[in-house]
Amino acid sequence: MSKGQSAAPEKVNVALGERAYDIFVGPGLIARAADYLEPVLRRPRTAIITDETVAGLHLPALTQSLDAAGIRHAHLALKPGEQTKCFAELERVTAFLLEQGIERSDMVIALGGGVIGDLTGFAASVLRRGTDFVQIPTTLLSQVDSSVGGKTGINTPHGKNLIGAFHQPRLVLADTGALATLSEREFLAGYAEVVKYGLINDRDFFDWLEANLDAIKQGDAAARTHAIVKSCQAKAAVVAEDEREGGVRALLNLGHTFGHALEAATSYDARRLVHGEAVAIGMVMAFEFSAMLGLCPGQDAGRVKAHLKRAGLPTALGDIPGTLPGAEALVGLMAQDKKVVDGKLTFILARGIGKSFITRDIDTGDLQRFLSEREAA
Ligand SMILES: NC(=O)c1ccc[n+]([C@@H]2O[C@H](COP(=O)([O-])OP(=O)(O)OC[C@H]3O[C@@H](n4cnc5c(N)ncnc54)[C@H](O)[C@@H]3O)[C@@H](O)[C@H]2O)c1
Ligand SMILES: O=C(O)C(=O)C[C@@H](O)[C@H](O)[C@H](O)COP(=O)(O)O
Ligand SMILES: [Zn+2]
Repeated sequence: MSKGQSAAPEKVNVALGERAYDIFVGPGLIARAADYLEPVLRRPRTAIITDETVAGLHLPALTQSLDAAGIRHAHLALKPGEQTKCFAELERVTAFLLEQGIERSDMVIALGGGVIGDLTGFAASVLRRGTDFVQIPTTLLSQVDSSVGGKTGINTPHGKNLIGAFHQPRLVLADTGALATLSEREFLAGYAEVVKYGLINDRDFFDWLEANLDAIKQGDAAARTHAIVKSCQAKAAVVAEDEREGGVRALLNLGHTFGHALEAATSYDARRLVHGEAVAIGMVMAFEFSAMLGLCPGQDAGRVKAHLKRAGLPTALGDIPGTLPGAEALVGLMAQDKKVVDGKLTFILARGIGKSFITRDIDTGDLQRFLSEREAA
């Protein structure tokens, strides 16, 4: 394997027995992708699913690397955006893969953000009842979260990610150089999921993020790599313990019960709200709700909101452009959450920063009151 003069990337392993895989994090990985792919390819051919924006920016580096290694490839570039995570595009992707003659032993590559990763991973999971895939995440969000852990799927009019499968990738290549072309808004959306790991169970990491926010935003390579590697390690540890969300993995859903309802309420329209922004608002709500119930010090809830606000993220319902449905309708949307058991909502609440926990012990009246107060604010 020839990796030229570049420094070795960081490596995080997702310890899942026979389905274990490595996440590599570092600059220039797309241009050297073939070096990492060759050990997992069974024959020298692949199909790449990407979106039109990413295709224009990062596909040439990938195809040049594949060409140099004699790996045949075809690609399909989809419209960018959350609305692409749907049945119609799933049909398009699977039809493309079949037309290309992708066999069960072949490898499919997802090159792009979480939308492409989730959709491609799901397509791979059903293609010929299960085909291997590799994640090459190009957004901060996909590098710290969606490319890791094997949750794949699409949205439906009923709600977020309601159709999908657990299907682990064989390899993740997180090229930190790809972040240079990302818009500030999309970078910050990914930052919300980074903050999530501190809020779940790592107060020291949250302290570090508070101290290093400016360096991360300004593109300091060491600070960004540290934040990405810490996030991948945190996610890998949870996934290794509870791959299919029977228990502790639900903690990774901090902010998402509120957030997914807001995404559905805004019709997955990126002009109004993107996933990471919904999670930022959702995490503030989870902390404020915890504080309202007397579970969490108000000071911690304030600190969470202040940090996300300083980062430049939306933190309240009023930050979402346009009108939102009322509290009752939002609770209705939350009822579609996959964590619902016997019709009861499951929430990730917190006793403080780094002290999140899972609970079903939530009174709908308290929730309605909490949401109505936020609506009015
Ligand atoms: N599977 C999981 O565990 C998991 C975890 C978190 C989020 N998600 C899902 O991920 C999705 C959000 O992912 P996302 O935030 O990456 O959104 P995305 O995939 O829509 O990408 C955001 C935008 O950035 C553009 N883009 C991507 N890479 C770029 C680059 N390097 N330079 C310039 N532009 C680039 C895309 O074209 C798109 O317009 C949501 O659907 C969410 O539900 C899944
Ligand atoms: O990997 C997980 O588990 C997560 O919950 C990560 C979340 O950031 C991600 O948005 C996930 O897709 C949400 O999962 P869902 O099961 O609520 O759809
Ligand atoms: Zn998320």
